[in-house]
Amino acid sequence: MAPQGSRAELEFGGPLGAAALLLLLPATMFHLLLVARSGPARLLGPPPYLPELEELWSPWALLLCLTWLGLQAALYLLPARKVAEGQELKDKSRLSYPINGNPIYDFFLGRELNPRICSFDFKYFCELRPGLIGWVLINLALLMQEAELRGSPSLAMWLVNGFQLLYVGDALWHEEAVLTTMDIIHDGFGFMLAFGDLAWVPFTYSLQAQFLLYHPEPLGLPLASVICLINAVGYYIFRGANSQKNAFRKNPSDPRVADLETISTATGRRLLVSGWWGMVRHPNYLGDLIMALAWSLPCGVSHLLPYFYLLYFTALLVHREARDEQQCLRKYGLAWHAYCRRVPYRIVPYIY
Ligand SMILES: NC(=O)C1=CN([C@@H]2O[C@H](COP(=O)(O)OP(=O)(O)OC[C@H]3O[C@@H](n4cnc5c(N)ncnc54)[C@H](OP(=O)(O)O)[C@@H]3O)[C@@H](O)[C@H]2O)C=CC1
Ligand SMILES: CC(C)CCC[C@@H](C)[C@H]1CC=C2C3=C(CC[C@@]21C)[C@@]1(C)CC[C@H](O)C(C)(C)[C@@H]1CC3
Repeated sequence: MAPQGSRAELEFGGPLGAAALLLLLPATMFHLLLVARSGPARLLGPPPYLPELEELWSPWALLLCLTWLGLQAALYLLPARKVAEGQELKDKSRLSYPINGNPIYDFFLGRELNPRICSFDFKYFCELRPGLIGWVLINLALLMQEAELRGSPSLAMWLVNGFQLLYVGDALWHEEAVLTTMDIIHDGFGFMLAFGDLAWVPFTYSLQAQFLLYHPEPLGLPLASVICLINAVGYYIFRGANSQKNAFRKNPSDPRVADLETISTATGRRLLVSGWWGMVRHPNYLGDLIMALAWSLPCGVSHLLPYFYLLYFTALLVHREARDEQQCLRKYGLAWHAYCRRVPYRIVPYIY
């Protein structure tokens, strides 16, 4: 296994890719927010206007952000909580800190894997609470603003709020499962996760609700029911696949997974080859993508903007799947090849 610091294979296009993303991500976020508020809401092309510098700076907004983070940090530090044991980290034996001359890359991906002060784990804290709960609060504020503006929230706004509340509620309910994600085990805590968790998630994941406030979309009950069904199917696959793997990793003899077919690997860990994980190699991504579609559909089909999340998320998951594939190949070698032969499709059966 390559040590964390050796950087033999650089990801995200190396320092150049990281430098481009450092500029592109904040610019994209601002662009999307400006476009969502403009009449034509045109995703492609220049932003409708550029705000004055004073518009971008407000001591109250800064105070609000700091208070929000402070409140979340205080709740996180409450002594009455369950303490869960994490997965074995990539750098299980010892840490090494070579100086490698790639400051931009390191700034983007992070040098420290799990920075902590005492028991306060910055990455774990940021991954879930402030951004995800912030996303729900922004959605709720937009719903209330719509009620103020038009007398009551629209059905489309209710659906978007409900679906995304379910997603965030699910993440918080299954909080312990975050410990097995590549963000915690493999990625450092750099710009990507800090900006991703604290800014990108609350502000771009709430784009559909932002769009609906400025571009009301009439939605009839029959179509709303179909969209609910799509979200339910997505959630069923997402939750089923994640729970199956988590139960199996925790205890392979758990009666819920004991009957599933598996293959052994040289590491002693086994891989599921039936059930959800026998359908495609990333069934949880498939469910997540179906839900992403259901979150955009209430906004109609007149604009591309509400589908930004679906497009971004498809790219993110295709890239993430490729990264996970590399890591699994390194971990499991021949056994991973055997799994790929047995389950040839990555995310969408018979397509990809
Ligand atoms: N909304 C969002 O913005 C995002 C959401 N997500 C969601 O987060 C969730 C977690 O995703 P992610 O962290 O990428 O990874 P996964 O939960 O898909 O975990 C991948 C790991 O699972 C294990 N694994 C793979 N195949 C098998 C198998 N057949 N049997 C048993 N174990 C297997 C391997 O680790 P090992 O063998 O070491 O256990 C592999 O590294 C997903 O539902 C995804 O959709 C992810 C990114 C962004
Ligand atoms: C800014 C970049 C373009 C991308 C940054 C990526 C991050 C926003 C995402 C990387 C993995 C994530 C996960 C979730 C949220 C988005 C980020 C941080 C997650 C917490 C969402 C809720 C899910 O139930 C989950 C499985 C807990 C997710 C874990 C991965």
